[in-house]
Amino acid sequence: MNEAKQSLKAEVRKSCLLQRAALGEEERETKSRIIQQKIQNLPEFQQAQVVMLFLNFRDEVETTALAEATIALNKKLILPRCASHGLLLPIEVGDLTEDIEPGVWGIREPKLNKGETDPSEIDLIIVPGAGFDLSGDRLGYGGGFYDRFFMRLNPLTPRVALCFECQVIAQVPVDKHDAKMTMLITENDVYDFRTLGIQ
Ligand SMILES: Nc1nc2c(c(=O)[nH]1)N(C=O)[C@@H](CNc1ccc(C(=O)N[C@@H](CCC(=O)O)C(=O)O)cc1)CN2
Ligand SMILES: Nc1ncnc2c1ncn2[C@@H]1O[C@H](COP(=O)(O)OP(=O)(O)OP(=O)(O)O)[C@@H](O)[C@H]1O
Repeated sequence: MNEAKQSLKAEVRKSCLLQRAALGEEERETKSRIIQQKIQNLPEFQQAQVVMLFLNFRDEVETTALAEATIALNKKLILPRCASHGLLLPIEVGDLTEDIEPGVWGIREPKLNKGETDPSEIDLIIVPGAGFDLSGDRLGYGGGFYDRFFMRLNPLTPRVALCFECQVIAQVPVDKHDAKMTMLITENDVYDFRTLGIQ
């Protein structure tokens, strides 16, 4: 990857994460509750049988209640586990205490016992990120995990990103390998990039 682009990404990432870190604990909880509810209201969520989610770490949008709701609705919950070479393993989780262990970076990750799910079975993927813009571009943490993983999904599977409104910026720096999001959900809005004619 182009070095100037990489350092620009690092700079923008740092600024987005600072904005996010500036939210107070209570504010983060309130906004996270709103965001998790907005997802549950989406027809894309209601119709999905197999949902890939992430469990929040550091000061990300909280997703534990959404994970619990997904299981309670009898949907198949898939969570990512980091493996070597930037690979993300999609693993089914039936119980949020039994089937989870702390992984790399302290992220709550699925234990390996259940084995990998075929990525083409995933009906909806909910995606974390450091920063987003309103043309559907996403900036991650720099591991390239999600960009590699998107290539294994059915191209029609909606990619729904979550972030706080303060992480939405004018323009995310992108590379050729960066995939566009289908929707972005913040505490303020549901941005659907399909209706905006971008996807
Ligand atoms: N909750 C959650 N789970 C997730 C992700 C995520 O963004 N959120 N990921 C999304 O991809 C993957 C983990 N990706 C990560 C990538 C980098 C770092 C990290 O800590 N990097 C170092 C060094 C970065 C650098 O070299 O610049 C750091 O930030 O200190 C952590 C997680 C898979 N699971
Ligand atoms: N589809 C891909 N195939 C091969 N390498 C990739 C792919 N996607 C990303 N990479 C590599 O991964 C590294 C990180 O990419 P990038 O900075 O876009 O990550 P990111 O989108 O911020 O992170 P993440 O997806 O983990 O949240 C780069 O070196 C990039 O070249």
